[in-house]
Amino acid sequence: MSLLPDITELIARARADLRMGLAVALGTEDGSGAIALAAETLTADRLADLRHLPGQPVIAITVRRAETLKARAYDGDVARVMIPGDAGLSWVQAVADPSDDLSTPMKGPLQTRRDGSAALHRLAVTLTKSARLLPAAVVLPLADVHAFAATNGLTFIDHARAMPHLAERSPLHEVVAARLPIEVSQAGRLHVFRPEDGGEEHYAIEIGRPDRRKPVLARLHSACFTGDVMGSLKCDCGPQLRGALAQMGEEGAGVLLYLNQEGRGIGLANKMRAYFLQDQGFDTVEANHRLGFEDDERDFRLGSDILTSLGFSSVRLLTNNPAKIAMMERTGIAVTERVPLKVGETAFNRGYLATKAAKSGHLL
Ligand SMILES: Nc1nc2c(ncn2[C@@H]2O[C@H](COP(=O)(O)OP(=O)(O)OP(=O)(O)O)[C@@H](O)[C@H]2O)c(=O)[nH]1
Ligand SMILES: [Zn+2]
Repeated sequence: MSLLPDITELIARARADLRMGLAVALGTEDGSGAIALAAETLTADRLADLRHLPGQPVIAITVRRAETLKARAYDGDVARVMIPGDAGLSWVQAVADPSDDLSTPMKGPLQTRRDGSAALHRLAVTLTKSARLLPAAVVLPLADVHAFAATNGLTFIDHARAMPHLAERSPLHEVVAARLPIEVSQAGRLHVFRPEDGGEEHYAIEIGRPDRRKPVLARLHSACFTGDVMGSLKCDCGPQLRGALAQMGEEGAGVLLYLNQEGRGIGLANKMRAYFLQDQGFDTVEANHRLGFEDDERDFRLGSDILTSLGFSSVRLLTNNPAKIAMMERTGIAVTERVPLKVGETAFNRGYLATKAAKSGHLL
């Protein structure tokens, strides 16, 4: 029946549930099931409720976080850490959140599980990541998870249907476009794109009327609230944004994609957690790893989707990031030229720029 939510809609609902601190129910085809709660939004009451159910809850974390905690990961990209019987909410949160790693290190060694399947744990961690929360979930196996979900009004996510879906990007559709005169050009036009999965909208600003038959001067800009809006000196995003628009204004044509992938795809709250770690001496990449994220969680395929839907097939790309060029080429957008964008070096972002060059292969 068409009024029933499909897997896309159920996942969107699960993301919202996890962000609010609700449990979601997870199940596999072979009948095994579990309930999962995001470690970040877990409350003491809900942890106590979990303990009244049969079974042993674990906290599922990424292998990145496990490395920092020196916990053995037997499940590839995730690890299942056993929660001791006397552990309270602060113990669970300390496994998930690295803020206090240095001041109050975890008393180890942490015990991790190696028996059974980690499939539902992986699904739970993936869901917390896609909800832009810390990538960690408390997972409790349950025998009749369907019935439990129905009785307790929980969203049910089927593993086999969800996993391929979470790996794919959602189709984007243009919602609206309208004229937007801006400082660098009166001939600006803003397009808004919305994904089908209830996720973030992304924008494209077109300057002038670029010829679709020729390579267009283009920039894929990832949202940076701190740099773009607040004028942060810790990164180079603000000057890059304004520099790219200025160049498009001078040339009279261009397209800037503003992708809402704040903090390289980890969200603003997690980026601020990374900044807190950077103030303790870790660089950008180390901070992401300690939080449990990869160096860069963005999906640049979004950029080629938007360019294609606007009718562009080749670009002169304003970037220093070779990953953006490689992804454009792989997804059918020809990069005829890389236009360097070196602006905005400050005393505060020198280390950040050096780490980009040393660890992320950025071109100078
Ligand atoms: N996680 C994390 N994200 C950061 C940090 N500093 C800046 N960012 C984010 O990094 C992204 C920078 O994106 P872009 O402007 O596309 O830059 P880039 O990938 O370095 O590539 P080019 O600028 O094209 O060379 C933005 O989403 C920022 O919010 C940080 O210390 N940690
Ligand atoms: Zn920035």
